[in-house]
Amino acid sequence: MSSTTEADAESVLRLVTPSLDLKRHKGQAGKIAVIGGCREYTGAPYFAAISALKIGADLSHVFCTKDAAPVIKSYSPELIVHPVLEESYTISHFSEEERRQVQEKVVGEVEKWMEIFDCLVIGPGLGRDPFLLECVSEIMLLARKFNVPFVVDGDGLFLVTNSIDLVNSYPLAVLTPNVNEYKRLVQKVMNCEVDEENTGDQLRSLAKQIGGVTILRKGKSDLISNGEIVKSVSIYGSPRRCGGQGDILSGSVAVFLSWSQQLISGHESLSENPAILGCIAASGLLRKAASLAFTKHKRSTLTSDIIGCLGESLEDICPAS
Ligand SMILES: NC(=O)C1=CN([C@@H]2O[C@H](COP(=O)(O)OP(=O)(O)OC[C@H]3O[C@@H](n4cnc5c(N)ncnc54)[C@H](OP(=O)(O)O)[C@@H]3O)[C@@H](O)[C@H]2O)[C@@H](O)CC1
Ligand SMILES: Nc1ncnc2c1ncn2[C@@H]1O[C@H](COP(=O)(O)OP(=O)(O)OP(=O)(O)O)[C@@H](O)[C@H]1O
Ligand SMILES: [Mg+2]
Repeated sequence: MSSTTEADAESVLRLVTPSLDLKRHKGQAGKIAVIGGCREYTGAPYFAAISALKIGADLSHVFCTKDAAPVIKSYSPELIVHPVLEESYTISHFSEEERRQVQEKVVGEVEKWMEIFDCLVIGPGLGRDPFLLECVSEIMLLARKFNVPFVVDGDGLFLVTNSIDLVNSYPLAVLTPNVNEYKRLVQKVMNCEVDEENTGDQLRSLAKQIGGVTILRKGKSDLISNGEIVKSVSIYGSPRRCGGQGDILSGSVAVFLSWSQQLISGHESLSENPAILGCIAASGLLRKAASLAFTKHKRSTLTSDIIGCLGESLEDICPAS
């Protein structure tokens, strides 16, 4: 029997969104890093990183390949872009030893910054190059060492599905699979097919089997579980399914998770799980912004239109003053 309950996303948004206070300094509202962006995909990391800023984070970094960096920089001067990731084709003539050195350098470039980040988003537009994914595995291990939470999406989920130990039993990991990514996770981890009759129970079992990570299963309703509880967010979104909406979500989860962690660490009486709160808040806000963008743009609604509605949607729920 399923015990999925609908979350009150607006109340969660009000709870976790910090008030704007002149005493706060730059960085206190969140420093986010997106690990993603390669030759093929530059939109996805941009959408995730800019969404984090539009919601209210102070700094948003992108760690991407050298080819992707100038493109992503040209979309926005607001983002801090590090052209540090390498794909196999740039090192095809290298010896094993030289490849190992390149990997060390890539991971070292991210390590320099790791301690300052409140949350990483790993995967939007990352691609599936084997050398690049090896480096990203090391970056995940590093994040775990520093206790930095991370959201795994897109090609990050392709990596994790094939190496589940990377996230296993890390309570600060959030996975945000779409329908395809979820199917692959269920097949790999549970060795069965997706059960559409018992979605909540299956999601809870999956999260439990991965050691209590939080999973946000995207779809008509977004379903969220950490292996214990299952919450849904079903408020009306938009009938447009243009690519990139999942990227907005991953950047948003990172911000709300950071804010929830901050809130909970300052209030011992709050026993809520910050990853669950972050997922509920992000899902609620994205769906509200998608609905507003659709009202304005109808069939021509694009991901950038939804990003343009994030601020107005949050303002409606938590006015700045
Ligand atoms: N504007 C942008 O820059 C956007 C970029 N985006 C970025 O796109 C990436 C993929 O995300 P997505 O959502 O298209 O993945 P999904 O629905 O599982 O795949 C659909 C089908 O394609 C296939 N397939 C995918 N990649 C493959 C590969 N490298 N090589 C071979 N096959 C591949 C896949 O096949 P399968 O995995 O089932 O074998 C499935 O059948 C990810 O980095 C995302 O962030 C999006 O966020 C949108 C906006
Ligand atoms: N059938 C649906 N009906 C209503 N909303 C949906 C539906 N499917 C997805 N969504 C909304 O869109 C958001 C993004 O989900 P989607 O499945 O498009 O992710 P994705 O495939 O990873 O996107 P991206 O193109 O960024 O990779 C979800 O959080 C959800 O709120
Ligand atoms: Mg996606």
